[in-house]
Amino acid sequence: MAIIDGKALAEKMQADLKTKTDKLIKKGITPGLVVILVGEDPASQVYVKNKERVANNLGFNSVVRRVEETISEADLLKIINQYNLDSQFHGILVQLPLPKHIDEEKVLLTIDPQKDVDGFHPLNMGKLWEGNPLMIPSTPAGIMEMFKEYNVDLTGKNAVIIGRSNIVGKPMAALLLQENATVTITHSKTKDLKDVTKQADILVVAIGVGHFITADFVKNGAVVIDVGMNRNGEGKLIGDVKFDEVSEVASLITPVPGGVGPMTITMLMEQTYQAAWRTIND
Ligand SMILES: Nc1nc(=O)c2c([nH]1)NC[C@@H]1CN(c3ccc(C(=O)N[C@@H](CCC(=O)O)C(=O)O)cc3)C=[N+]21
Ligand SMILES: [Mg+2]
Repeated sequence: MAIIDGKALAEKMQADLKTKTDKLIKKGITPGLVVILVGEDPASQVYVKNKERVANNLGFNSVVRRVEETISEADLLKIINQYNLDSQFHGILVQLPLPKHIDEEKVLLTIDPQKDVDGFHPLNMGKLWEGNPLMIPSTPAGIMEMFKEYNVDLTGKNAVIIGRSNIVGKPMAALLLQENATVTITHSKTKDLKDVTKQADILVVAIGVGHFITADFVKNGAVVIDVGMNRNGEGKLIGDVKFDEVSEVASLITPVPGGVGPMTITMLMEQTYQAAWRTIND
C-alpha cells in the first residue's frame, strides 16, 4: 500500500504555478480571483482563508468580498455582475453553500462562464461532458492530477464513484470517462452498494458520512480516493473512508487531511491562472 500525498503534490504544483504566474505578471497580467462569501459559516471562513493564503503566496490579486447573510438575491447578483465586468478579476467564486433565501442555480447562471473557476455554470458542465472543457471543477480536476502523478492507468478500468453531486460525482464521472475508464455512479438509493464497490479498480468516495467505507467495501489492490471532510465528535477532520483498515487492502489511498483538499485549492488557482492567460493568448 502507498499513500497519495496530496499536500506534497499541491506544493509542487503551486511552485510550478508560481513560476508561470511570475512570467504572466511580467507581461502585465496579474491573475485576479474574487471569492464572494455570504454570511459567517465557520467552515466556509476556514476554507476561504486557505484559498486567500495560497492566492497571495502565488502573487495573485486576491480579494475576499464578504457580504451579510441577509443580502437579497438581487443584490448578490448585482455584485456578481460587477465582477463579471471588472477586467482585473479573471476568476469569480461564490462560496457554497448559500443561505436558503438565495437560489443557487440563479447565482451560478449569473457568473460569466469565462470567469467561472469552479466550473459549476451549466455551460461549463456541458462543455465538460462534451469532452471539450473550459473550466473543470477543482476537486475532480485535482484527483485526475493525482492519478497522473502516481501513474494510475485508467484505460478500461472499473471506476466507481459514490456520490452524484454536481460538484464532485458528476464531473468526476466525465473526467474518468474521458480517460477511457468504465464508469459507475452510485448514490444513496443504490441497491447492494457493497457489491458494486467491490468491483471497483478505482473507488472515489464523496458521501459526506465519516468513516462510512470500511475494508469490506473494497477490492484488493484498489485505488481509493477519499473526498470526505467530516468533523468527528472531537472536532477532528475525518474522511468518508476508514483509512486504518482500508489502507490494508488498497494499493493506493488518499489521507484526510492532506489528500484531496490541498489539491482542490491548487486546481482552483490553476484555473484562475489559465483564465488570466487566456485574456492575452486566446
Ligand atoms: N464555490 C465553492 N467552491 C469550492 O471549491 C468549495 C465551496 N464552494 N465550498 C466548500 C468546499 C470545500 N472546499 C475545500 C477546499 C479545500 C480544503 C482543504 O484544503 N482541506 C485540507 C484541510 C483543511 C482543514 O484542516 O480544515 C485537507 O484536506 O488537508 C477543504 C475543503 C472547497 N469548497
Ligand atoms: Mg471547487
